[in-house]
Amino acid sequence: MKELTDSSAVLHDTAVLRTRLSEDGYLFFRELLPSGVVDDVRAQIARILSDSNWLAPGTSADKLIASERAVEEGSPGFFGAYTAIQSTEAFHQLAVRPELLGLTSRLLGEESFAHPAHICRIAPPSPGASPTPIHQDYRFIQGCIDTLTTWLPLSAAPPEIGGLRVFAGSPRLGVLPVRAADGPGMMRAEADEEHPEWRTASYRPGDVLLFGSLTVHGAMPNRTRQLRVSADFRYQAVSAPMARDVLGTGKPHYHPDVPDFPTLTRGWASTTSVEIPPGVHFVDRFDPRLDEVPTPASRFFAS
Ligand SMILES: O=C(O)CCC(=O)C(=O)O
Ligand SMILES: [Fe+2]
Repeated sequence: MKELTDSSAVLHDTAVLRTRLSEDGYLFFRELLPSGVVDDVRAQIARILSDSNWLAPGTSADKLIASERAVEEGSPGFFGAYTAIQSTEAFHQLAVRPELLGLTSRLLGEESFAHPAHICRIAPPSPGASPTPIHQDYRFIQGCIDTLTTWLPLSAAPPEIGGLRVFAGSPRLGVLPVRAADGPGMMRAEADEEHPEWRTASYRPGDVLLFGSLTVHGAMPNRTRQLRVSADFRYQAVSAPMARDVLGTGKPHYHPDVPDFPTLTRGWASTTSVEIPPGVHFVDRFDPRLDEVPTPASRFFAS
């Protein structure tokens, strides 16, 4: 598979970044975040995984070798460990790092904020667990088309551990039809899995992959014995609409299997990392499996 293009050298050139994002559908930055900050979050998550017996007995927390108890997200046995991860303040603070808010604000051309549903992925080895099928985030996130996703490896992710791959140029395909599939999200976009423009990298903590809501992407199978740990966050302009959740707005990922923020944030120093700024307006959700979803106009992608 082709390599992702590293845009670190043009990090401060917003015009070049916008052009790359519209043409390729993604931006990749090596070491955008201090690796020490990411390592600290991983250490806190590793502690939770160890205390939940998700790590093989006798292996070090660094290696994250999976035990039999490590399960795919959403399965029975998942929510104890995941709730503890979701109550980890340092994990949520990653999402509102100035490097990420600054980058997304520059790209959007106005102030951005992070959706509070910050996602942590703990991907067990395949074939026991299925990798995230290829998809476009727009069907899941909705609201406005110009929502940007960042994907961050929290542990080293060489291709064999099944990190993210993106289909460069795919935003020009518009909102694609979907079929039911196994793995996180449970639906697969109708796109060419073998296209030569699929790209990935051997990721390291501190690296950041950013993409648009129409960019087709998915995870690769985890062919190691280790857990793959990563984070994904969503950013939008304060002036743009956000999709209302069925049970309210700005809830945690997997709420209500994961308790709401008043419980998760007990004892935190600050809850601003999980708050939606005042003035954001909300729109209803559509059924994400609908065949015909019109492609709204984007400030980045002409369709
Ligand atoms: O990490 C994964 O397996 C899926 C991530 C993803 O789909 C995303 O970041 O939008
Ligand atoms: Fe996604």
